[in-house]
Amino acid sequence: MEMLLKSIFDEIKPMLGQGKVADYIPALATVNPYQFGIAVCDIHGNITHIGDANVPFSIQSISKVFNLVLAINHYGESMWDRVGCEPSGLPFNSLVQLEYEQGIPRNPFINAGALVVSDMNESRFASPHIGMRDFVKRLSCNDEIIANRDVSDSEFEFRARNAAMAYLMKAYNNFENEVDDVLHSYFSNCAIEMSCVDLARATNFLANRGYSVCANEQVLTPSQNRQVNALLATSGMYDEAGSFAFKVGLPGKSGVGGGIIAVVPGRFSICVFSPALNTVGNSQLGVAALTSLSKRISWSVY
Ligand SMILES: NC(=O)CC[C@H](N)C(=O)O
Repeated sequence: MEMLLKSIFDEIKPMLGQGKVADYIPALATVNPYQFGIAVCDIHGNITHIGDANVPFSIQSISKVFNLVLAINHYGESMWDRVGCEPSGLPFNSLVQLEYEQGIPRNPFINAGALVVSDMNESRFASPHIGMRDFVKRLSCNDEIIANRDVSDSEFEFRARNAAMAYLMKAYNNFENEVDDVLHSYFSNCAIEMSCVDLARATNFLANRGYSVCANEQVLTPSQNRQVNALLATSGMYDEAGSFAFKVGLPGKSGVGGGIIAVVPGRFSICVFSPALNTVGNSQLGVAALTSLSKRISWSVY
């Protein structure tokens, strides 16, 4: 595995500088784009990593996975009345489908869907962002994880688009709490900072039938775990989900902080990080690294 990661690192290094760091969140615009790391965690919890794999970065939309798991734990099947499980084929922050489909977002990984899921967690947790932080600390065996206040404040200041989605859903009776309260929790979750090593550990349950070795905890039942992996495979990469399935063939989730997690069911969880993004908002080098990884060893689930 070490040799494999090293040869991917050598292949990707010359591409550093391609893509563009997310600048619609001002606090993320200053991140150094010349960073690249990979961590792979096997189902016994052993980690192999290379490059900037211990550098904490903004997990952004990868938080939607943990957010969803917390909601599934509290609501079970009933949550699917309020959010769908179809790919959207549209950008993560698109509003257009939401009105056509009467305020029921297509899936929990587009922003509208994650906001409904955050609304559910807002109704169940006294302090949802603390519940979330405790959860990722347990799953990654790292007590030092924090949320970056500058990033969440910056996102709250420029919240208009996410607020518009939430209000539209409120108009359709699919939003229970105050919009600004839910946005605070949602942005605080997106602003959590974790490294590739932390995220490979924290998402390892997805590769291990819902069981987290680190936390020594059954996080999801095996059948719920299969459902989450199916959603990741169909919707985790937004409007690049199809070509990611085609090129990489693994359930995956990206964030505009430049991280991507991917799951090799029954074997490994992977996290790659490189902050410069392609045009759909996924890490340019992250997708390239996972494509190369999957090409070299046939990890595709298809
Ligand atoms: N794709 C992402 O990572 C987007 C998350 C970001 N916090 C937003 O709401 O716009």
